[in-house]
Amino acid sequence: MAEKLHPKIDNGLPKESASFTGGTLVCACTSNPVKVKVKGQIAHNHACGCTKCWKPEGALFSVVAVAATGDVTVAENGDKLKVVDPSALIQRHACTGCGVHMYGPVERDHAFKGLSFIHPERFEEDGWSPPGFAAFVSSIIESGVDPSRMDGIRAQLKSIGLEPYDCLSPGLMDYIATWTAKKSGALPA
Ligand SMILES: N[C@@H](CCC(=O)N[C@@H](CSCO)C(=O)NCC(=O)O)C(=O)O
Ligand SMILES: [Zn+2]
Ligand SMILES: [Zn+2]
Repeated sequence: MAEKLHPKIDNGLPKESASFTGGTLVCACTSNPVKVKVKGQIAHNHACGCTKCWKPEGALFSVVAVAATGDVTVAENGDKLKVVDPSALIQRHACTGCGVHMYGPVERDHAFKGLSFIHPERFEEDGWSPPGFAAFVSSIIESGVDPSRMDGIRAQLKSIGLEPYDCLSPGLMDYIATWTAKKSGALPA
């Protein structure tokens, strides 16, 4: 039986549109929803199996991407937002009404500093760049998935074109390692 990976990927990946120039993320509250505006196309969209990213009800994975923090602005009902874990690298701002994570800036000295993690499925608009890989796949076990299901889940991810990784993609891991090596002096800055 097919696993419920995420509603936006279970029936085929969403289509990117060249005319998508950003949009408005809306939380799930039926009254006074939080609205966050994002300027421009998103980057590095991926399915994430980690326990920290917000997932819709019944989904094994989140769908999460980044935008430049300077392109992200809270437009409405920002008073409902609260940081989930102030000690985390990603400062996930969740709606206290419905639990949806609206944006998560990285402010610490890190390769991702200046980027904000967002969940594009919350866009009112279509046309955002679809997920390109699956990250932290083994982490779904930490949420209670029986390890015996992992072969099937990895095969299902591959069949929809999302290569499964147990950390981030090789490109992003190389990017982080390069940043770290330049910081330590192991590579020239
Ligand atoms: N096994 C852990 C992994 C958590 C984790 O490291 N998550 C990643 C990916 S989040 C989006 O790609 C991460 O970078 N986290 C930083 C943070 O959460 O601040 C688990 O499942 O909890
Ligand atoms: Zn809400
Ligand atoms: Zn995650």
